Amino acid sequence: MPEAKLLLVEDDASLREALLDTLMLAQYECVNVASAEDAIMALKQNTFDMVISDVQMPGIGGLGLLNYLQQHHPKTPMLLMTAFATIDSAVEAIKQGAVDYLAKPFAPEVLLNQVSRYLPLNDNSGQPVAADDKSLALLNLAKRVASSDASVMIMGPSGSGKEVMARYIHDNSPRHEAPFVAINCAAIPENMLEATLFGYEKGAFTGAYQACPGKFEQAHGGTLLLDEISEMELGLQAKLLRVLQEREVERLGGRKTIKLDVRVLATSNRDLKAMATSGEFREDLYYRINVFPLTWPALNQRPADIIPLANHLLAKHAERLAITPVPTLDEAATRRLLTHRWPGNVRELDNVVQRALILRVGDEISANDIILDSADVPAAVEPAAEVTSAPQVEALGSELKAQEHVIILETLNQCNGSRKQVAEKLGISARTLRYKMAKMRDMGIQIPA
Ligand SMILES: Nc1ncnc2c1ncn2[C@@H]1O[C@H](COP(=O)(O)OP(=O)(O)OP(=O)(O)O)[C@@H](O)[C@H]1O
Repeated sequence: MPEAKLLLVEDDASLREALLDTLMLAQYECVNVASAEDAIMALKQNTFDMVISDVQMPGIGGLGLLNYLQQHHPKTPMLLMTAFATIDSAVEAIKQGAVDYLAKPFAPEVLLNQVSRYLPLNDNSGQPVAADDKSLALLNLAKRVASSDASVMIMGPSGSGKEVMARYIHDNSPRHEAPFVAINCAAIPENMLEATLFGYEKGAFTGAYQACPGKFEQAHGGTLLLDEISEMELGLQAKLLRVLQEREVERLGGRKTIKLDVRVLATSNRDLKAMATSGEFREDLYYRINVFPLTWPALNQRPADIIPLANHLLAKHAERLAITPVPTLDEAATRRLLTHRWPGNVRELDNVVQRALILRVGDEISANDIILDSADVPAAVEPAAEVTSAPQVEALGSELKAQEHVIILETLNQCNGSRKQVAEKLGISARTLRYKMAKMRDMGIQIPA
């Protein structure tokens, strides 16, 4: 699931830092500023999926920012944070178009739950692109399974299109007019996943001034995608199994049960069967969600998809960047794409296409514009080519990320590649390490086996 980019606006420096930690730990990309005026500058330079802002700030404040957002970015949701005493102004702001408010102080669970609740879904709703016989047969099968209410387990290597497949199943199911809700079990810190899935009642934690439905309730009548389900810890797996068996959920801090009508889809890029055998994944849960397994082959196993996918991604990004006409691939570029191994699958192809659009001269993409991994990127087009006049904090964020990548690579070296030892040495869970390494791979960083 591609991560979302958030803009955090808070004038209290220590609170801002704490909020930033919570959001970044949950793998959101986050730019933070101290005033509504700085937020407007940031909004002129970047696009954001959501704005989270304090209401009371010197200058034009949160309400002025809301006004600006309504005029210039009406589709970007804004979540407000307010001191309990000034809730009236937050309620007023909701009337003006803010999606919701958080009353301070609030626990990290409350923030993450609200963010995931209002964040617009990735636009994976288009028809999956497929031309290879293997892919066409798989989509045909998926369409047939879609019409039933069976749980589907979608497997395949990272970046192969599992989420696209989940969306396709929902869109072709009788539930297609009801919500499609996705949650990435790897991206949400373990202690917050439960509240996010099952919701909570007023008073369940600090700052839970209002009850919040979980993902299950949000998906009522529709489909819930549990992305990277292998990363859910065993205790929560037991609770999930109970919800699936009893078809009802109880919010954290609540006493009443809520009836559910939700179809569950799950994805994994790990061998869940082997995990069930070794005791890392509950066997009973495995059988419950694995009613119908579907597996995307790696991209290099379905070569006839490569060029249609590249053309689709070219058109998609050209439209976003207002490039017309859509550039075409010349013969040598096509050959280069067809002969690559694509360890990062479609996501890697997506990155290559985006780079090619930056590098190309004129309406054609040549072999020189196809940069296949980070080592090939000429210095002149390293990330600096992106809009960089954003606040210094963003530079610090990427600097910290780069340092983190170096530390992980060095520790992998010291531990001769043992993931277990690396996680122990760095004081993070094996699950967090796996997630971070997957993100590094997506960025084109080569991880030693
Ligand atoms: N068949 C397809 N047609 C169109 N776009 C695709 C297709 N397959 C993948 N993509 C695009 O490639 C990217 C990666 O796909 P997706 O997120 O579905 O992969 P994934 O297997 O769920 O990855 P991960 O295991 O890392 O979560 C997305 O931007 C998606 O839109």
